[in-house]
Amino acid sequence: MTRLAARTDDPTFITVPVPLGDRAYDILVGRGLIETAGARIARLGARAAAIVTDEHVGPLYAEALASALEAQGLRASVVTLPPGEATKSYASLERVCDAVLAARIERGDLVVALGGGVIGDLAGFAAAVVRRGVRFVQVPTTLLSQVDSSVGGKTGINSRHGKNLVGTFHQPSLVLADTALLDTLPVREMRAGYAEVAKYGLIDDERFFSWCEANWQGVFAGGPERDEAVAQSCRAKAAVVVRDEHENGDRALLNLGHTFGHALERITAYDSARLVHGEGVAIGLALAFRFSAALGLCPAADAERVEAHLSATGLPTRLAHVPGGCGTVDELLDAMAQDKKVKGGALTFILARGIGQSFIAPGIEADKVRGFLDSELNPSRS
Ligand SMILES: NC(=O)c1ccc[n+]([C@@H]2O[C@H](COP(=O)([O-])OP(=O)(O)OC[C@H]3O[C@@H](n4cnc5c(N)ncnc54)[C@H](O)[C@@H]3O)[C@@H](O)[C@H]2O)c1
Ligand SMILES: O=C(O)C(=O)C[C@@H](O)[C@H](O)[C@H](O)COP(=O)(O)O
Ligand SMILES: [Zn+2]
Repeated sequence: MTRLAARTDDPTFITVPVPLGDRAYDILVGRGLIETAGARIARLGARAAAIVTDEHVGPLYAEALASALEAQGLRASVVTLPPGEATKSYASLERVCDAVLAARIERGDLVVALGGGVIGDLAGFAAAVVRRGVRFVQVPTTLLSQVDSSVGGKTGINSRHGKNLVGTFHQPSLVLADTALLDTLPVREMRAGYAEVAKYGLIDDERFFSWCEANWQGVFAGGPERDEAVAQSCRAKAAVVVRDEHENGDRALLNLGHTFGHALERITAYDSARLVHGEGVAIGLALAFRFSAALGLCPAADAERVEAHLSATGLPTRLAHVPGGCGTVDELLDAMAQDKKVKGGALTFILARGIGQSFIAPGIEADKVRGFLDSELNPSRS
């Protein structure tokens, strides 16, 4: 991945620019950034801000953010939703749109997503459709949302037919990733977010994957490695998004592990108690490498190295690790058939020739996938 240079005009924090023409914005990363959020958001020139958050994050951070915005002369309101993947729903979308309209948010005003990827995707989608588009700011509070979902403008909700099937592209105006907010994040959610960090190394940066193998404990513990992992992940994602904002080509690489992962999320009924997105991605990453090895594309040793690293952090890597079961081969194939990368009825996978050597593989025959899933579900038969 090409690296975007970090700017150093505010040496306290790392700035990663996302140069998308008239939709360009900055991602700021660092400990303590939230204390400057009121002033930074106020600089966008809005008169009012509707903060969207969830019941875990709201009590920790929403009041302070609302007060900071009010101190800058903005009218602030807060809408709080239940936590978890089930909140990315039509019903929540209606709730958020109603709250934003009730708060009289005008086109020049702001929606502020304060939370993880669930809140970011939902609030971003509401911002995209209310009054046919109001601006929004991402204040991501999970590792996953800081390294992935707050960047790049994919917004949306889930459908009973599949993950993120109703949505649009709507870029934020600013992303403020305060890595100190992750100090309150449960370890299960740290691990889930870490799957998306490792993903960037697996896509096209073997050196970053090796760095992850050596430094993941520092990322979890909140050392300087955490800021470095968040900033490097944002640089990697921003570079892809700038090349291919609307996923006509290369951006699909960011979907490594997701064809399997999204199918597992649908099969587990978006029940965060059973499986969260990052866990589905971890299993999906391990499967994508084992599938690549089974097809003779990738050394088996690389697939083993991927699994060893994800397992070392405590992430699941096998279909058998899905609590309550992962369904049958037919159920998995049925769920994968709704993947957004499907073309002419055929599945597209992101496969790999090795660590850091992923590629887009369209037209994968269902029989090959069936054979692979069968061997994963029934290892004794293969
Ligand atoms: N738009 C994109 O490009 C993109 C990229 C990756 C993932 N996603 C989406 O992101 C979602 C997953 O996001 P997530 O992993 O952040 O999950 P999440 O939003 O459900 O947050 C995980 C949990 O952590 C809690 N939490 C959040 N911040 C906290 C904090 N600082 N302290 C304590 N608790 C906190 C939340 O309340 C929730 O219970 C999925 O829906 C996925 O599809 C979108
Ligand atoms: O930003 C992207 O592009 C990604 O694919 C990032 C993924 O980690 C993320 O889960 C995304 O929401 C998946 O997109 P989808 O288009 O497959 O729903
Ligand atoms: Zn993802």
